[in-house]
Amino acid sequence: MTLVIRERRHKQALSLSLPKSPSISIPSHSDFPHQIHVPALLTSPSSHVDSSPGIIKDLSDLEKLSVLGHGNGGTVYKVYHNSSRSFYALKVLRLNENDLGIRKPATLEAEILKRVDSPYIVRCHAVFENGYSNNNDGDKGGDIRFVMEYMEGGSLHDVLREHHRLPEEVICVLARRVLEGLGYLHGMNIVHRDIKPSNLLVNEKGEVKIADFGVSHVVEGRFEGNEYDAGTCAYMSPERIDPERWGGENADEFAGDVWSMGVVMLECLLGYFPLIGAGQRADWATLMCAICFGEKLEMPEKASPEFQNFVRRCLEKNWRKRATVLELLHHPFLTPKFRCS
Ligand SMILES: Nc1ncnc2c1ncn2[C@@H]1O[C@H](COP(=O)(O)OP(=O)(O)OP(=O)(O)O)[C@@H](O)[C@H]1O
Repeated sequence: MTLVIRERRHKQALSLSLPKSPSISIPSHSDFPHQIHVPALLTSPSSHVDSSPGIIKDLSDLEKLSVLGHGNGGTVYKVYHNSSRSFYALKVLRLNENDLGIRKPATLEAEILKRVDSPYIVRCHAVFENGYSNNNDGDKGGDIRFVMEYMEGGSLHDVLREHHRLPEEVICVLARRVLEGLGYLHGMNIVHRDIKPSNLLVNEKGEVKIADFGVSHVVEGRFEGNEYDAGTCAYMSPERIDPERWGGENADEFAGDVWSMGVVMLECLLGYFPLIGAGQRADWATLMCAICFGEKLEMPEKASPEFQNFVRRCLEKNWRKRATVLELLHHPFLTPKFRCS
């Protein structure tokens, strides 16, 4: 069953048209021979994406179909909800009484997900927490389960693996959606802290949404200096990696999300992680040097001046000089020239 589903997921590709809201569209650009396809929704005629909130009352109503992916401390399943005849993604995070590193973020992730409601954020329909219980080995364990909007196209990481790199016209749409999502989150004092390709998911319409609030937090005061180990260090800003040198103690945490987004956008154009040389080992020391001390930003010669400036404004090492989300939303890169508005 799982194999059949996976096969269909890859074979039934749907060419993306340009819907009213910004989404990944297909430019007919000779430089970029690959069209971007997003796997179609499994075509049971009656299947649809549920739009009514609070419809999932019980986990036993969900039928597990396949594994969509694994993350830090958990697994994401594709599930089917019989009564609404809809597909969802079920994220199961293991909780262990001894594992404070998982429990605290998982609970916080649930709190954040309950608060957010935006077309630019992957929607959470329900959260179920199973308390600790003794198993046969005497260990205590439990889990927390998030019933999420199912994003048929997988993650931007999957898209990049398949298409290698994306044209500016597509990156522009992507950037606008991520910025709208960040603007919404920051407006609620939520900083994501882990913007990276595997946390940007694509639906069947080609719309990109922000997911995974596992290391996010609500800003209540100043930067909490001992938290710079949360998130994926490759996409972390200099002030999070080396707060002493880059003024991290007083940093505006929202600026860290802008940095991460800039890294992702450049990666989309180049087709590989942009801050270290191709083939270079991405260990902590190499990344740290590249992020905190690297002087030269590899920019493709063919990149438009608008794109180059956009990325440079995101990847400004000094967070005080870095562009804000608002500034970037008005940046010339996000203009009709790129079919972005
Ligand atoms: N709502 C969803 N719809 C479809 N696929 C999803 C959904 N959520 C997650 N996935 C898939 O499951 C994978 C694992 O997601 P998860 O959020 O657990 O971890 P991650 O972001 O990949 O890694 P990490 O936990 O290290 O940040 C994702 O990369 C994606 O491919």
